[in-house]
Amino acid sequence: MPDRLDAPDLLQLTTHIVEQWVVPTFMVGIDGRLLAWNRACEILTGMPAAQAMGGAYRQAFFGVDRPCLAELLAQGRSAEIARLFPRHRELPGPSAGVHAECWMEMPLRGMERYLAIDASPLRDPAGQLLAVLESLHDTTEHERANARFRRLFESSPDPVWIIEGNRFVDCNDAAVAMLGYRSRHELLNTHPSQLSPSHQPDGEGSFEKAERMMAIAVEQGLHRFHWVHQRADGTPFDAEVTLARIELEGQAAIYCTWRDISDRKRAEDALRLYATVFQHSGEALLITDADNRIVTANAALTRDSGYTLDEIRGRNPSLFASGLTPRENYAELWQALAEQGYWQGELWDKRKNGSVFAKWAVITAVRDPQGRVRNYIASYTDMSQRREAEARIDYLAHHDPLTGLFNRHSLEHRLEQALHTARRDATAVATVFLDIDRFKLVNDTLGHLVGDLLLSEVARRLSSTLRESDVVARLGGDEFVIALTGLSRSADAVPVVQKLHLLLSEPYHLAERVLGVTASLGVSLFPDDGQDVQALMKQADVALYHAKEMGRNNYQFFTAAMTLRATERLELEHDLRHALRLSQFELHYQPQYRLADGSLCGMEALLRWRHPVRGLVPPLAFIGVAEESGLIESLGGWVIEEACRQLAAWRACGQGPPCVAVNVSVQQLRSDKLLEHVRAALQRHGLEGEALELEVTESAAMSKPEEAIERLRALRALGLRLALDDFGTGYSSLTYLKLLPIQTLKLDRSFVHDLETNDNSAAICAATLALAHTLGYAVVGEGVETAAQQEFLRRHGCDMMQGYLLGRPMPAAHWDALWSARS
Ligand SMILES: Nc1nc2c(ncn2[C@@H]2O[C@H](COP(=O)(O)O[C@H]3[C@@H](O)[C@H](n4cnc5c(=O)[nH]c(N)nc54)O[C@@H]3COP(=O)(O)O)[C@@H](O)[C@H]2O)c(=O)[nH]1
Repeated sequence: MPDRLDAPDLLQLTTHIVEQWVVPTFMVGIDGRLLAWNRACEILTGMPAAQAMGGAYRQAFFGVDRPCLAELLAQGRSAEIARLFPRHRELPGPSAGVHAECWMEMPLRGMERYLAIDASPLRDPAGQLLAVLESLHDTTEHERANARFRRLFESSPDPVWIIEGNRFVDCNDAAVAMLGYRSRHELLNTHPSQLSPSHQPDGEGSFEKAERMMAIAVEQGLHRFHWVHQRADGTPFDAEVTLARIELEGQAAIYCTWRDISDRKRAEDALRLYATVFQHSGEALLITDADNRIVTANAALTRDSGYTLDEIRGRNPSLFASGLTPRENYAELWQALAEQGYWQGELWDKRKNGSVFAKWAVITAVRDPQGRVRNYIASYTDMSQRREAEARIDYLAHHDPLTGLFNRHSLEHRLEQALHTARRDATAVATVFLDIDRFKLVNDTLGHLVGDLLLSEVARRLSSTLRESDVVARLGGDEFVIALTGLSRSADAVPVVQKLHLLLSEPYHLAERVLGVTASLGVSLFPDDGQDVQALMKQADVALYHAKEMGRNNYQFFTAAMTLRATERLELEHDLRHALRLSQFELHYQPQYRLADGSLCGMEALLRWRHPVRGLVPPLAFIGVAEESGLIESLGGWVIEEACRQLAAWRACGQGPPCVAVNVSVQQLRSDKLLEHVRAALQRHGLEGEALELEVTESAAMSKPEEAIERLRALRALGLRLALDDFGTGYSSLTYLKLLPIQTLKLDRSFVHDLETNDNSAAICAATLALAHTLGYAVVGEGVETAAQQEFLRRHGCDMMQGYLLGRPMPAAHWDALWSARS
């Protein structure tokens, strides 16, 4: 064999090789003539070599005279290669061959074949093109399999993806639609985590988790798991993902499918919720099957019945039956379930421990779409609890919750009935209004707990003393009302009222202390004082008011005169409203002296009303009304202003006491305006704080003591002197007493008045003086009328005194005249 073949030899040798070659191959010269057609070509196309060599070879493939790939390549007809063989590519390497794939008709064989065609140029040693060899590979089956796969891939209703190198390299239209993108090109070459929220519900990052899931799929061949994806608009959805390891054209890949399980998840969540509601429902719930065998029951049912679920599952609910439910009820129940699918009614059941109880049952039949009963659902409410609750509500609607006595509604109803009976039987009824004296003070000083205990004890005493037929009610606070019924005559009420009054004055042993409390009572009588409930209640209230006006701790029967007094009170309030504007008030001054040297240490300013008709009215006749009507604030303001003005006037003449004391009522003390009134008055009249003393009663200071302490401290900060008035009449708590910023205690005149005749009063005076001095307070003895009283106080170290013995309250002019005469 020569080293280098020339062109003819090369062609000849190649022709020979082609003819021997087992792969269908033919060779075309540069002029388009067929140079070789081997046996394998004959078999593939059905065209004998002789026919092909005769020039018909082109029709072996398409039945029409269409150039083959080798011919086009041999003649350099590239444009036609691209048109006739859309799926073609140039082969790598120096040969500049072409690979193409296409369906060919094979008319002589009567069948289509998919061929992979390789066209390779044959060149002489100088590189001159001699011919082109075309070899044919029948890949029909492979191509058909590919096409089937593609069809399946494309037509899958679930999203399908191909993953290579952990990135999506292909997907179907369902995937594009599910994610809400416009085309698959937007999705290709993305990592699965890019189509997901940053983290999965278990907290793992989507990227890390996706990598881990794909690694498992590659290792195990198949992996299925839940995944949260994200649509193009950012909304997440739950998917079940399946990854299957595959090989694609020799490459490792992952076949990935998704199924949107949002609906399933929602259904599962809803089922979980229903199960929780079922389990935790406060109502007992039971589900049976079509044969009425228990399928399940909730916790309330097992708790109420005493059975465990295992003990009742599969059994008939008749195991709960007590035998007390009438048979007809069950018959009615099953008939209603069959006809209406629903029944409700009362059943008498038995718990596991044998106790019988009534329950309200609501039973519903659940049917399948064909109308067959699948289950019965029963819910039960324990009627005994409901009855108890109803009874409790009814009780609360008619009774006072603290004392258990009747409330206003029940009182009116029962009093109405009592009047009806009294009219019929010609008997009498007494309506008694009852208030505990100074109850507010008890509440404020000893606390609400003691207050409540006191009210309960009063209720107990009343209920245990009165007859069953009498009515005892509490209207609120310390207001009690009693209806004494079935009295033969009105006078029969008197001993009962007396008894009640005495009974309520007995000492109270409450919270480890003994309390001395009294009560005031007002009584109206049927038929004498009124004919109906409203009139009788109003008259009893008027009588009670009168009892309080009489100094409390007494009882009063209603009289027509009381109505007159009530009218007078209204007139008084009316006049009082105009008195300030008409300058009808004036101050009288009573001197206070030091016991040690008899020097004048102060004067108390006491209010008087110069009424055009009634003359000089003392303060106790109108202060109460002024307080009740709210006029006290402006009236008290005037007193402070006038007292300051008078002291400044006295000082201007080089006369008068070092300071003036004025009384301040509890309403003034609670008002925000007091501090400003005082500051302005002092400033206006050029007085220092020490020039004014404010007297606050013990009861005013001890009602809301914390608040009083705060306000008194603010007043004290102005330099004012502060005195605790009427000391000994209230319920001062030593704890609070120590905290009050006062300088002086005024020993109440009731003790001073009695100290010569009553050992107790003398002892109280002595003890008060000792206590006050221990706490660092000065003491003013009030109401000193006799030399003996003065002497007693002096002996016990009392600091100051005030009383008729040394001077009555007199107008300023009186003192002016006196001092002028002396000087
Ligand atoms: N909020 C205000 N209350 C005031 C004001 N002015 C008076 N009052 C209150 O009225 C109470 C009665 O006052 P009054 O009728 O003026 O009686 C005072 C004295 O006249 C009386 N007194 C003084 N010495 C004696 C005596 O020897 N015997 C006796 N039987 N009575 C005497 O005491 C009253 C003064 O007491 P006190 O105030 O406790 O020092 C009076 O108690 C005030 O509460 C007012 O402007 N505002």
